[in-house]
Formats: sequence, structure tokens, C-alpha cells
Amino acid sequence: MLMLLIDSGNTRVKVTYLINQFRQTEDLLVLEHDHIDKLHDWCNTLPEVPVRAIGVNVAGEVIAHKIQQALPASCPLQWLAAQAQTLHLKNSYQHPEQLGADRWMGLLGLSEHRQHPELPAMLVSFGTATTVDSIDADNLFMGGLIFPGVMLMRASLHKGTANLPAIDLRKSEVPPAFPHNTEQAILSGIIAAQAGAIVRQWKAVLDKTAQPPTIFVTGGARHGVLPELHRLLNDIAQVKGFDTITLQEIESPVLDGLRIYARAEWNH
Ligand SMILES: Nc1ncnc2c1ncn2[C@@H]1O[C@H](COP(=O)(O)OP(=O)(O)OP(=O)(O)O)[C@@H](O)[C@H]1O
Ligand SMILES: CC(C)(CO)[C@@H](O)C(=O)NCCC(=O)O
Repeated sequence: MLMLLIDSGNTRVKVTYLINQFRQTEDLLVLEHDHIDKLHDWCNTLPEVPVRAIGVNVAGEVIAHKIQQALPASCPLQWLAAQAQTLHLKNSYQHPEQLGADRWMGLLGLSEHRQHPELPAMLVSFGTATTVDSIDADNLFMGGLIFPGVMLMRASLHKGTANLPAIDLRKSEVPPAFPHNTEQAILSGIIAAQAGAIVRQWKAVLDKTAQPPTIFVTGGARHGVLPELHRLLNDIAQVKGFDTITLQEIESPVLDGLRIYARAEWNH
């Protein structure tokens, strides 16, 4: 039995599959919104006809419909939402279903990466928006931040002002603390905002739980932020008396979460 797992984000749609509940392949399809129809042909190349699909969609109804249309008629699709509790994960959102389903499944996906489940953990996703979510050692989602992602910050400065250019973001060095030109000032500003928010949340979790969270980082826009993030985390580790702060990059926590969900359902 082949089951599709779909992570439909605001920039890209990612699809993988399970055969008899196991991920037997590293096959991953990544599609921009304009190319969702290619999902149809991809499905025809799979080793079996898919009989079911589950996924999360935060890209709106139109994209959800396009995905549904691209699937074989034999393959019913179920979109999952955040809940008050899913497996071991508990949700502290006032209205649990308001939490982005991608954030929720991503947090579920952390369980297969956490080497120290006795410590809290953070999931930082540098996607279209940046999200910074925390769970404690009892798997309670404590709450999290949403702010414009790297590309949105860049675009909004360019669109919302007369003088600011659309800068080149393909640099992954620590940007200067005291920029001396416009391009550097924008780059440093964006990276400082992104990295600074994560350090702020790391400290908030430490203050609340008295334990240092492990940080998991994902998303297409992460590379430019990581050098500055490492630098800030080294600084705060020293101040707080820790040898190091664990930061681990992970490729697809949302698909990992969907896989965990699918297997649990299968075994039920
Ligand atoms: N090299 C890069 N430098 C900066 N940003 C990048 C780079 N590569 C991709 N991005 C940005 O990363 C974002 C996409 O990341 P990702 O694929 O994780 O997004 P996504 O899954 O579509 O996100 P979301 O789920 O938030 O919609 C886009 O904003 C894209 O412009
Ligand atoms: C924040 C995004 C856009 C991140 O992809 C998504 O999770 C979303 O649309 N969330 C809904 C609002 C919320 O999570 O509170």
C-alpha cells in the first residue's frame, strides 16, 4: 500500500511516500506552486498506485484544490489540522486548530531527531515566514513566534520604501555589526532580526523551564542566518555557563511528522 505525504507551504509543495508504512525511498518531489500539475505525472512513476494521501496545507484553498486535482482519482486526500493533542504532543494554543498544521506536524517530526528528550526543544523554520516554536520536556507546545521570512523582509523593505534596493541574499558570512553601505545595512538588519529572535526564544525557554533547549533548524532560507546564529549562541552559552548550545539542521520535519502520524494510525 503506497501512501503519499504532502507538505504544502506558501512557497513550495513537498511530497514523499510510504510503502506499507515504511519510507523505502528517499524520493522527494519539490514543486513551486505554478508546477503543481507535475504531481500527476510523478504519481504515474511511483512503484505502486497511491491509495491514500495525507498532508498539511498552509497555502490556501486554491493550492489545496490544485493538489487534489493532480492526484489519481483512486487516491483520497486528507488534510490534517493541529489539535489539542496528537500522539504525545500537547498544544497550548488558545484555539489549537488555529496553529499552522505545518508547525504542528514539524514539532511531531522532532521526536525522531531528539537525542535528549528530557530537554526542551525548539523548531526554527526559515520558510516564507520564519517560525520559532518551543516544546518542553513533557512534549507540551509552549507557544511560538511568526515573523516575515528572510525573503519577505527583503521584499517589504524594497517595496515599502523609495530608496532601498532588493539586495542579493546569497551570502553566508557573519554580516558586520556596523555596516557602512546600504546593501550591508539591509543584510545585517535582516540577519540580526532573524538570529536575534531565536536567541531571545532560547533564553525564554531556559528562563521558563530551567533547561537549555536543543535547537532544530530547517527551511530553504536558513543558510544565510546560520553563521550569525552560531556566533550569537556561542556568546550566550558563555554568558549562561554552558559549554555549547546544540543546534541541529534537519531537512523535512513536517514530512517526518506526517510519517510518524501515518505509522501510528496504521498500528492502531
Ligand atoms: N538561498 C536562499 N537564500 C535566501 N532565501 C532562500 C534561499 N533559498 C530559498 N530561500 C527562501 O526560502 C523560502 C522557502 O523555503 P522552504 O522551501 O522551506 O519554504 P516553504 O516550505 O515553501 O515555506 P513555507 O512552508 O513557509 O511556505 C522562500 O522564501 C525562498 O525564497
Ligand atoms: C505561519 C505559517 C505561515 C508558517 O508556514 C503557517 O504555519 C500558518 O499559516 N499558520 C497559521 C497561524 C498560526 O500558526 O498561528
